[in-house]
Amino acid sequence: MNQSKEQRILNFVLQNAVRGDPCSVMDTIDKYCSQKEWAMNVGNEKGLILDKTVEEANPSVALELGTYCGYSAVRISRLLKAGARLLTVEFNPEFAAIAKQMIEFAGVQDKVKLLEGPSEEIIPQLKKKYEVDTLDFVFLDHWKDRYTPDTILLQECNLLRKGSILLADNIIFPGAPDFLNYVRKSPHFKCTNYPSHLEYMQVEDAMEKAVFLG
Ligand SMILES: CCCNc1ncnc2c1ncn2[C@@H]1O[C@H](/C=C/CNC(=O)c2cc(-c3ccc(F)cc3)cc(O)c2O)[C@@H](O)[C@H]1O
Ligand SMILES: [Mg+2]
Repeated sequence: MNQSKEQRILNFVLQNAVRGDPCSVMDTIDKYCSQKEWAMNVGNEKGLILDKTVEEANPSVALELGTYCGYSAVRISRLLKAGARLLTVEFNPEFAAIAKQMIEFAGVQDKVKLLEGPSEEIIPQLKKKYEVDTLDFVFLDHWKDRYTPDTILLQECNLLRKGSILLADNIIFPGAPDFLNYVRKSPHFKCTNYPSHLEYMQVEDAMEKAVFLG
C-alpha cells in the first residue's frame, strides 16, 4: 500500500532530523514541505508569530485544535516552562499516529498530551477528564468552519479566563470569515491581526489573536 504524504514527512524527519531536538524537527519538516511536498503545517514565518504569542502567554496549560503531523505541537511545547503542558486534539487516527511519533522523536512527549477525537467531544471533557481548570493559550488550526463553534464551546465550558489568549491560523487563506466576524464583534475579546504569508508560499495569509476579557 503506498505511503501517505504525512508518512513521507515523518520518514524524512526520522532519517534527517536530530532526535530530541525540536528545532531540528521543525526545520526538517519545513525543508521537506518547501522543497518536496507542500503540507499544511503553520510553517516558519507564521511560526514566529506563534512563538511570540506563546511567549507572551507563557502558558501553564495550552490547547491546540488540529494536531495534523505535530509540527505546531513541537513548536509550541519547546517554549513551555517546566511543568507546563500542551493538550493537542486530532480526530484523524492516521494523523494522530504520525504526530505521536513526531512528538516523541522531538523529545517533547513529556510536555504534550495528544487527545484523539473530535474537538467538540474533547473540549467538554477537559475539566473533569483532563484536569484542566482554565486554558492560558489556545491555537486554532483545525477545520476553519469549526473555529467559531469551538470558541463558543470553550466559553460555555468555562475554560477561558480573563487574559486567555486565542491564536487562529489561516485568517485569509483558506480564511475563517465567520470566526473573524465573531471575535471582532464580541465585547468579550480584544483582537489583533498579524499579516503574514501562507506556509511555504508567497500567498497572503494572517493570524488573529483574540484575548478573552472575561
Ligand atoms: C468536526 C471536526 C472538527 N473538530 C476537529 N477535531 C479534531 N481534529 C480536527 C478537527 N477538525 C479538523 N481536525 C484535524 O485538524 C487538521 C485540519 C486542519 C485544517 N487546516 C486546513 O484546512 C488548512 C489548509 C491550508 C491550505 C491553504 C492553501 C491551499 F491551497 C490549501 C490548503 C492551510 C492551512 O494552514 C490549514 O490549516 C487535520 O489534521 C484534521 O484531521
Ligand atoms: Mg493552518
